[in-house]
Amino acid sequence: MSAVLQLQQVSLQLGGRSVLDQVSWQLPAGRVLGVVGPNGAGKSTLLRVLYGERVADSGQVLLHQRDLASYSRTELARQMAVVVQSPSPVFSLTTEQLVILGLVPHKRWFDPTTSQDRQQLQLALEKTGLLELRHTKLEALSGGELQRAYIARALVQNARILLLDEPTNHLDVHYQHQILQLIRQLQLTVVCCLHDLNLAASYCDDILLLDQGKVQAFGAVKEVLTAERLSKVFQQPCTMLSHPDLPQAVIHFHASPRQETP
Ligand SMILES: Nc1ncnc2c1ncn2[C@@H]1O[C@H](COP(=O)(O)OP(=O)(O)OP(=O)(O)O)[C@@H](O)[C@H]1O
Repeated sequence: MSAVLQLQQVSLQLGGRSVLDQVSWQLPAGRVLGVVGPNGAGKSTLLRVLYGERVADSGQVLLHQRDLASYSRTELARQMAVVVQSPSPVFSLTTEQLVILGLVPHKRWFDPTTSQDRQQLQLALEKTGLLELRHTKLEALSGGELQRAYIARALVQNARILLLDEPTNHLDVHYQHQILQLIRQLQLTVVCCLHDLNLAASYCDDILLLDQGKVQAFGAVKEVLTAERLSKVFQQPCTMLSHPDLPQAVIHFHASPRQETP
């Protein structure tokens, strides 16, 4: 199957340091890719390169086999929706006003809001549990509610590719699962940075493990997330625990064994 997104030997330096180093991978349509790795591994930078906010020093980013740089802003916004890490409130907008901005790439100036637009808005608010907060100003939302409002905007944008930087940041356990379940059900091509490896293992098809800008592993969840590899990359002892009710092992990091004092 041909790739929707493809990176070929992408490298990027920032502040004189290599932040992405010869990164290559490709993702077919409908796959959910989890990008994981320690702090500073280059996860957010990789996402920025994918939505064109940063341009790689070398290598190529292809969207539907075409150079990403050849897409206009509007073309890109029709193809991909982005939710950045810890989005900030746009002051004086209500939840509903933010979410409806997701329609912008599909409309011309002065196009009226149609009943179909309203339906899409209603559905996105429903799915993200924001119906009751639709008229609330963004600055009055909690961190998790604001995160969900940006996810709702991405849903309204109706793009076939979804890029998410830590979408479960600020969310309570219930909404962490709700949002990731929803993202899976949409059957989109998704690239999602996640710190929680158990969430990544539960909801992603493939995993890209980055460390210091380099690809440590890329592939199916079970192949990438092994105790040995995770212990090494995160420099913390890791054990895979089997659970009677779960198809996959639970990833458990623990304290290093204490040194006995003589
Ligand atoms: N504008 C910049 N100038 C210089 N260095 C930068 C810049 N932006 C990011 N970096 C560096 O690039 C590296 C990768 O940053 P990035 O935010 O992509 O990491 P991350 O994997 O998303 O980290 P985290 O898990 O902490 O969010 C870090 O060492 C960071 O300090």
